[in-house]
Amino acid sequence: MAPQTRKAAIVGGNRIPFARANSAYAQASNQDMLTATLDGLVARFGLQGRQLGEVVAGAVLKHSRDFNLTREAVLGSRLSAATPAYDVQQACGTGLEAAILVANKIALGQIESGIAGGVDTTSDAPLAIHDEMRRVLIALSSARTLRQRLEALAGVRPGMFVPEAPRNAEPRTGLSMGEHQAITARQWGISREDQDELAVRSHRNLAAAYDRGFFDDLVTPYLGLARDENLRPDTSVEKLAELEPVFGTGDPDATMTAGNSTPLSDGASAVLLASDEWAASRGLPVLAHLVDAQTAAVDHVHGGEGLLMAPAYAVPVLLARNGLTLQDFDYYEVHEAFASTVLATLAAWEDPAFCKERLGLDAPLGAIDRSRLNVNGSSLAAGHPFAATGGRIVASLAKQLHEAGPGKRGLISVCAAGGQGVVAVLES
Ligand SMILES: CC(=O)CC(=O)SCCNC(=O)CCNC(=O)[C@H](O)C(C)(C)COP(=O)(O)OP(=O)(O)OC[C@H]1O[C@@H](n2cnc3c(N)ncnc32)[C@H](O)[C@@H]1OP(=O)(O)O
Repeated sequence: MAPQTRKAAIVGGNRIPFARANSAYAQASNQDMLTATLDGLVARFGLQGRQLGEVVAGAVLKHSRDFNLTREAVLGSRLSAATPAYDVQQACGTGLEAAILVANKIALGQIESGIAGGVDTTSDAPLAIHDEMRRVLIALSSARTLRQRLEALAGVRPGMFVPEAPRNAEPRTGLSMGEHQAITARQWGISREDQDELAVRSHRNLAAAYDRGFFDDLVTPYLGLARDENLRPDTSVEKLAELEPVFGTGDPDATMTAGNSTPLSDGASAVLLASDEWAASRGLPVLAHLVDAQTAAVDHVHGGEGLLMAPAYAVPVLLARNGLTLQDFDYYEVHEAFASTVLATLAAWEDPAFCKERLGLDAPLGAIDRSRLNVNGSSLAAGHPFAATGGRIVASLAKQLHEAGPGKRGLISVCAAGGQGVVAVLES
């Protein structure tokens, strides 16, 4: 018998303000931030002591001791300890992927409620000991005699004391996300002016959303921060124009700066999903439903495709399955990994050759109404604690759709390291 499905409701979200790396949350761990974020959601929706179907979250940068970070965060929170919890990892798509997993289980009737989230800290990044030193220590721990111990220690060299830090780089190319994106920006001819304009709009939209109280029930102050630390309401195209390029600097016309790239950030987010019945029986709101989702991957190693271009491939699959066009949305949330990531994705959808040759479409997907893009700000202004970004976007878009009224539709597009992308449709 085919499983009966239903659409998962998004009840609400919570996040802590995002901090810049090595700043307000420098002393906080992933577990601290995720636990605080869960507890904010628990308080908001009266979930103290409640057993939920599942909590699914993750972090891109994790200490080895955090083998199931999400479960530990649940145990540290005021949710019932009988709530199952586990980690997922899909780079910057983690938070959205977690929401999709929870939504799918709700859709299949396997659970009635769940929380999806994500957390990351670049301040408390895990350092690993040198690989050869690790082997020495393993040999030492299994040595039985003094001679075996001395033999193991004889292999130690000074260079082995240098720790290995996680690199913001692709394992198969050695290039950072920014260097990869600089190649894409050049391929698509994305101008510095357009990138800076998009960045300024992100700051203005985020500041305006805070000012109108949009985040009052989405963001809980934490460790002295009430708003995202990276937010600069007074930034301008003129100020951004003064910044030196930081990626692709081998090119005299390099365009990517600290102002049109996301900063390294710390933070956490969580979203409460449920069946309509579960929400109604507790008198809780339904902001929107998660209607459908899609992932895609591109070959950024040998295939000549941009590392962060996979959402461009995922969206047409999602549109076709749902009988929609790219213009059938009231709001678009395209994660601003870099301003040029957003602009290259939009350019790809407008480009007849790309849509025909790469996406196999008869006609381009076309342009979107850019006044409907990232209307409450996005990662360039808020910051981008990798795994936390998806939850920020799902909660903000659901609330935006709810405010706009019934029957509104939003598209989420999140690029991820490894040449992957996660996209989803929400409807109020
Ligand atoms: C991971 C996935 O799966 C997918 C993805 O999302 S990919 C994206 C992943 N994220 C990244 O790769 C992070 C990329 N960012 C970085 O590496 C760093 O933030 C960076 C190299 C871009 C900049 O680092 P930095 O130099 O420490 O930045 P920062 O000191 O904040 O800014 C440099 C200058 O620009 C200025 N500036 C930055 N933003 C500004 C703004 N909006 N307005 C005005 N000035 C600004 C700062 O004030 C600073 O000026 P001073 O030197 O005079 O103080």
